[in-house]
Amino acid sequence: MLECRDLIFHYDRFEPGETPDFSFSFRLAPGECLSVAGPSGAGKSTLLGLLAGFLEPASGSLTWHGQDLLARPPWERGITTVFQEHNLFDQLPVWLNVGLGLAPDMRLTREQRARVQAGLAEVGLAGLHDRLPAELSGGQRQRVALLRALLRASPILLLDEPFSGLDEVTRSGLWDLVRRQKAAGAAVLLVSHDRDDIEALADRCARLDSGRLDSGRLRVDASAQARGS
Ligand SMILES: Nc1ncnc2c1ncn2[C@@H]1O[C@H](COP(=O)(O)OP(=O)(O)OP(=O)(O)O)[C@@H](O)[C@H]1O
Repeated sequence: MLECRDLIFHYDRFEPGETPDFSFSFRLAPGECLSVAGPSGAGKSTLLGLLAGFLEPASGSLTWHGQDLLARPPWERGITTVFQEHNLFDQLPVWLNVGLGLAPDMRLTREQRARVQAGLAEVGLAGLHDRLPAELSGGQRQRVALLRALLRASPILLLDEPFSGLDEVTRSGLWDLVRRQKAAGAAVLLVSHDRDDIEALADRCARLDSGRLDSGRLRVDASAQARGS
C-alpha cells in the first residue's frame, strides 16, 4: 500500500499566501489506479514531484508497505514517472532508450535486447529501433517512454497525462500495457482530465482543488467505483 499522509509543501521563494499551501493525503493499493484531475495550477505536478522525490515536503509521511519513502532519494523509491513529454535521452537510439528500463547501465544481455525488440513490436515501433528521439513523432516518442517505464516494472507508476495527443488505436494499445502493469501489482497514479483514459484505467478518481487532495474528500466517480478494482 502506498500511503501519503498529510504531506505538506510550500514553494520556498514565496511568502505564505502568495502560492497555495499544498496538503496531500491518500492511499493507493498495489494493482490499483487512482486518477487525479484538477484545474491548472491546482498542484498536480507538485504532488508528483513530492512523490517522486524531486520536491521535499515540510512535514507528513509517505510510505510503501510501511517503509518510509521520504528518507530515500528518487532512484531508490521504486517509482517511475512518465511525463507528457521530455522523457527520452536525445542522443540515444530508441532501443537503448527503452533498454534503460531493463539495464540502467546500458549493458543489455541478449535476452534483454530480445525483450526490448518484442516490446517495440508490441507498441508498433518495430522498424524504428535505431532512430533517435528527434526522428520520431510525438506519439511515437511517448510510446517509447511508456514502454521503458513499463519494462522497468516499478511497483509504483506515476503517469502525467501520458496519452494526450495520441490517436485512439495507439492510446488503447498503451492502456493495455498499463493494465498489464496493474495486473502485475503496480500501484498507478494517473494525472489526467481525459474521460476515456480515466474510464479505461482508473479504479478511483480524485479531484485536486486549491492544493488539497485528501482521501476524506475524495470525489469518487460513480462509474469507476461500480467497476471496482
Ligand atoms: N517552482 C515553483 N515555484 C513557485 N511556485 C510554483 C512552482 N511551480 C509551481 N508553482 C505554483 O504552484 C501551483 C501548482 O503548480 P503545479 O505545476 O503543481 O500545478 P498543476 O496542477 O500541475 O498545473 P497544470 O495543470 O497547469 O500543469 C501553481 O500556482 C504554480 O504557479
